[in-house]
Amino acid sequence: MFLHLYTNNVDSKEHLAIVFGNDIRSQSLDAPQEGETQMDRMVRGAYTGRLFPGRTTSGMGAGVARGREEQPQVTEAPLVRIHSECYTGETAWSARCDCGEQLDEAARLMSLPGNASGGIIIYLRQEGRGIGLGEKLKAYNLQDLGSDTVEANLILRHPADARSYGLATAMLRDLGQQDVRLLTNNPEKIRAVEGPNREVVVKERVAMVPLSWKGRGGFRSEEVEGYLKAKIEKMGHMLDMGGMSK
Ligand SMILES: Nc1nc2c(ncn2[C@@H]2O[C@H](COP(=O)(O)OP(=O)(O)OP(=O)(O)O)[C@@H](O)[C@H]2O)c(=O)[nH]1
Repeated sequence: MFLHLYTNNVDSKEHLAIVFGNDIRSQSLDAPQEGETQMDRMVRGAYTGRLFPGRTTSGMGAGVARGREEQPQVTEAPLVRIHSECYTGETAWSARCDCGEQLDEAARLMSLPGNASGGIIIYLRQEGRGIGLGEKLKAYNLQDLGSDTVEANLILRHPADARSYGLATAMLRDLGQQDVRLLTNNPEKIRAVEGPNREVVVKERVAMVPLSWKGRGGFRSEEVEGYLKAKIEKMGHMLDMGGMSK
């Protein structure tokens, strides 16, 4: 498993890839940099296998456990989750959305022993569906005043969803992936990440069903149900409303 932080020339933010398994590598991370030592490479994350006290080389050599060569050949596309930043959901476990739960569940599925193809969480810094935290908090107040999540964005003169996924497409290509199994219910996310020339191909969509709908923990709240209802009814999310409280 490794983490790789991407900078870019589209926005001033750092976007993160969390990579599960030993077979997925990043071209930009692994590329040699002029004048760097083996220690430099290990410190900046350009190594294979695991670090341990006394390791002297970033590549696979004697004494470096679990190399690529020892892994079974993987033929299935990796699981991918494209996650958008949600400060309230991930840090405060706000009852208004299921973002924290989705991030945890994606990581859990990717690290299951039966998942030989590994996984990638692309963590995009697109807080509040791209409108930013301050505007999302205003949207919350509008929701308390009776609007749903889409209406609240529109009242604030934002699009219903202001996100883009070009950076996710580029990150997946850097990670050597064309075919992916995408964890999402959002049809727009699938279209957008594939890119105009299908640089990435969603071979399979894997549904993200709220854990509480499956009787596997999670939480229920009036707000989160309203949030999911607006996604289904207004944004075409592929979720069966039958799972909601009656
Ligand atoms: N504007 C706005 N953004 C919200 C609200 N609640 C959560 N978000 C943001 O919605 C984003 C989470 O969306 P995702 O988890 O990617 O979900 P999705 O694209 O809708 O669909 P899935 O992939 O099916 O989960 C994060 O950026 C959250 O900050 C809200 O009430 N208003």
